Amino acid sequence: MELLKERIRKDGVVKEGNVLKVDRFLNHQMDVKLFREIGKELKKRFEGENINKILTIEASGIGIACIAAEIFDVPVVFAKKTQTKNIAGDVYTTKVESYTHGRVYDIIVSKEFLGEGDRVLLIDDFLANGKALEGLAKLVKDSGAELVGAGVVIEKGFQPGGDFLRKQTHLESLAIVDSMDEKTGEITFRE
Ligand SMILES: O=P(O)(O)OC[C@H]1O[C@H](OP(=O)(O)OP(=O)(O)O)[C@H](O)[C@@H]1O
Ligand SMILES: O=c1[nH]c(=O)c2nc[nH]c2[nH]1
Repeated sequence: MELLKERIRKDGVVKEGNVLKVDRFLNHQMDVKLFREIGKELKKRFEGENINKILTIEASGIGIACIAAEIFDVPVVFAKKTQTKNIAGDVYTTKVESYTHGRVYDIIVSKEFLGEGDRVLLIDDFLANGKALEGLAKLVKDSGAELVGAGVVIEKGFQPGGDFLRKQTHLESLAIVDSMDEKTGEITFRE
């Protein structure tokens, strides 16, 4: 998606530890107009798939998933990283190692919001090692819902998540970074 790549070139900052900082528009300050274009592009790429639910994971997936959900006209559910008193009853749960927090979370989704008959699209801001999407895919499987695919804003193609996920489901990444150099700031995208 050219508009997105242009924005990454303009506002993305390459940090140490294979981190691409895009918090000027994607996962801290959020450019909702850009999110709308991303949502429309995802809708096109999953046309005809009869998706009836979007699933994401807190925190950074939520903004983009909400805008996409409005365009798909379906509800959006986010997996929580911490158990809270206001989740009543049974939950689906699995472990996910967070890329930027450097710790493992027990992620949870209430059984009330995911189950048989659901055709689920996963959405997230980043795909790196694939742990977040792998965890979400497990919750979908455990619930008896059908995993239709995954839509990702930025995939770091030099990390293993993308190859792993493509073997399991229909993955659409709107910008795939093939390499990035923290010294020069240069970012190369897959064509
Ligand atoms: O493919 P992976 O290696 O799983 O990396 C991608 C995940 O990493 C980030 O979450 P993180 O928990 O780091 O931060 P957040 O709380 O801001 O979402 C991002 O939002 C994705 O969910
Ligand atoms: O802002 C971010 N930049 C990254 O490079 C990344 N990888 C996983 N999650 C990420 N979030």
